[in-house]
Formats: sequence, structure tokens, C-alpha cells
Amino acid sequence: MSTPSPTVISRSMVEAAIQSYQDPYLKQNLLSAGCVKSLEIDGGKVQLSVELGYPADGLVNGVAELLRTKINNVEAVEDSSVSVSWSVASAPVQGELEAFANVKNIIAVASGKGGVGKSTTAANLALALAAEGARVGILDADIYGPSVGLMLGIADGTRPEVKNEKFFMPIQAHGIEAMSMAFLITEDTPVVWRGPMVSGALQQLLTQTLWNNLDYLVIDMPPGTGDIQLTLAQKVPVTGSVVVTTPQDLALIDAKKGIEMFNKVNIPVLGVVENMAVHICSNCGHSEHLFGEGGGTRIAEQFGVDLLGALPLSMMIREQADGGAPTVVAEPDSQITMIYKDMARRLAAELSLKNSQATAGPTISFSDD
Ligand SMILES: Nc1ncnc2c1ncn2[C@@H]1O[C@H](COP(=O)(O)OP(=O)(O)OP(=O)(O)O)[C@@H](O)[C@H]1O
Repeated sequence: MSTPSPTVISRSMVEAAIQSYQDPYLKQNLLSAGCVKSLEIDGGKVQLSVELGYPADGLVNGVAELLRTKINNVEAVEDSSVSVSWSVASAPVQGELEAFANVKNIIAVASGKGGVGKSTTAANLALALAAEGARVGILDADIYGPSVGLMLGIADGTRPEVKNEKFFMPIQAHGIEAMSMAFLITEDTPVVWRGPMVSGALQQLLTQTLWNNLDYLVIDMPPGTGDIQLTLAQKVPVTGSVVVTTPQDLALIDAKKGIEMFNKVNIPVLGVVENMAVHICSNCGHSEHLFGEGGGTRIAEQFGVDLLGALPLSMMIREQADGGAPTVVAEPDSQITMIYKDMARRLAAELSLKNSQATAGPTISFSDD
């Protein structure tokens, strides 16, 4: 009677198990996305180390558990250990511009027209990135209606500390760093902004702020797609942009102009956010598409960009943002916070793919015994 030969773990079966998990944000498996740092097989044991390119504090444990279960189901595997971490790299910037040393990625949040909820979205996205563990700053470039200070609960009249008579220290709020022209202007010294002054002043504000090694700096752009926005888009080393729109026809036409503007200056549009997409009645829970349905999806399809997400028209979003603690910090476990976090991971994952396309993939160390 012959004894059965000892079963050995097949590497390709382990790889197939890893590949059977599609990362929802990278939209591919972790091997093809270059996220597998090492895969070691030792007797009946498998050790896998994964590094995601986007902040994912809220995900890593779940992903590790899922991969472990998949690997443990492979024939001959007795045990496995899986570690999942994340780190943010710098994505390339447009044209000849040089990236900042102390900011890895600059994300411009823009809208074709005013009042669509651009600042609310920018603030919540910045806080959502921070909630996933990233180091985040926000620059209020909305010179005509600066609202970031108010939305982050920064008291009126707060002034940034000046260092070495040259640099501003950003103001800390809800765990992120903030800077706004509104922190420098007093009611006694109003400024009449003309185009060239605005972009000059904003660039100065951007470069003279001592940002503390940020993974992401979110810029709340002035609304519209005029000269100011174009100059900013040309002169600031932006790694990606987000266009906020409401489903109204007019806002959508303007959003298209926003996408075209970024295309013109070679700034990748990471996606479109559809704000105030649906109204949910606070009495009966009935949902109504007040401004029409699916506009964000159509525009995203037409321009080949992602729809990052759709936010409802919600009293909670308005009251919390206008009250100084946006929903992501005021109601961290709410459905709406989940939408913002999902959008934040989507855009960060998109940026990480741009980064990995620009550089050689990470080295994967494979050892069999
Ligand atoms: N999804 C939403 N539901 C309800 N209210 C919202 C929503 N998004 C934004 N708002 C509210 O709409 C108003 C305008 O929002 P916000 O200031 O973010 O717009 P904006 O596009 O940045 O405007 P602008 O740049 O023209 O000043 C604010 O009072 C804000 O709280």
C-alpha cells in the first residue's frame, strides 16, 4: 500500500485566492494593483503583507480577515498571517510645476457655479480623509465667500501665528490644518480683489504656510471657471481635482465647464460629486429627486470620470457644516459620513493609481521555503 505524498501549498493557488478579492476602491485585485509587498510560503504556513496606497484605517482589519479566510481555504494551508497597512505617496503634478516638499498631494475642489455645496463637500472630504488616518490640510481659496473657518468652528478673529516673520502656522481644527485669507483680513481692512491679485495672494498663502508634512491638502476653489480658477489651476501643483455639482441642468452645464478647464491644464479629474441629489422627507422618509435624477452619472459617463458619490439634500449636512462641526465629525457613524468616507477613499485610491502608473511598481519578494 503506497502512502500519499505530502501535499504542498501551490503558490499559484494562493495567488488566485488573493486575486479573488477585488479592492472596491482600486477596482482591481491587490496583486495587479501592486499592493502585495511580500508573499511567503513556509511549509503549511502562508505570510502575506499588503500595503494599500490610500488611507484606510477603517478598512484594514476587515480586508486582512477576508484575505486570511480566502488563503486558509487553499488546499494544504494550515495557517496564514496577513498584515494590511497603507501609505500615501505623492502623485505627479501637472506640466513643469514642482510639487511641494511638505505636501504629498493637492486636491482642488471646484464647482462650475456658486452655492452647490463645494465648501461643505471640501470640508467633509478633508475630514473624511483624516478620519481614515491621513494627515490633511485645507486651504480656503474661495476668496469671495470664505467659509472654511466657519465650517471648522474656528472663532471669528482667529489669527495664524507668524514664524520667522515669513511663514504662517496653519490653524488646527478637528484634527486637520486650515488656512484662509479670511484669517488675515480684518473688517477694518477690506480688500477689493481683482483677478491677478487673487491668484498671487493665494499662491503666497499656499507657499508661505508651514504645512506639517501633509498627505493631502484640499483646496476649496473659488466657484466658477473664469480667469482666477484657470490661473490657479495652471500655477498650483495640483495632483487631482473634484468637481461638485447639483443635479440641476444649469449646474451640470457649469460642471462640464469645470471638467473641461481641468482637462485643458492637464489636471486629472478624480471624479464628480453630486450634491443635494435627493431630498428625504424628515417626516415620512419618502425620497424625492427635487432637481432631477442621475445628472452626475450622465456627466461622469460623458467625460469618462468617476461619480465619486451622491449626497442627499439634508438638514443635518447644512446645520452641522454651518454650525462649525461638519457631519463627518459631528455624526461619525451616520450614513452620510459613510458616503463622505467612501468618496474620500475613492479619490485617494484614484490618486494612488496615478502615482503607481508614474513610477515603477513596488518590488515583490517571493520566497517559497
Ligand atoms: N447636501 C446638502 N444638504 C443641505 N444643505 C447643504 C448641502 N450641501 C451644502 N449645503 C448648504 O448649502 C449652503 C451652500 O453651501 P456651500 O457654502 O458649501 O456652497 P459653495 O458651493 O461652496 O458656495 P460658494 O462657493 O458659492 O460660497 C450652505 O448653507 C450649506 O450648509
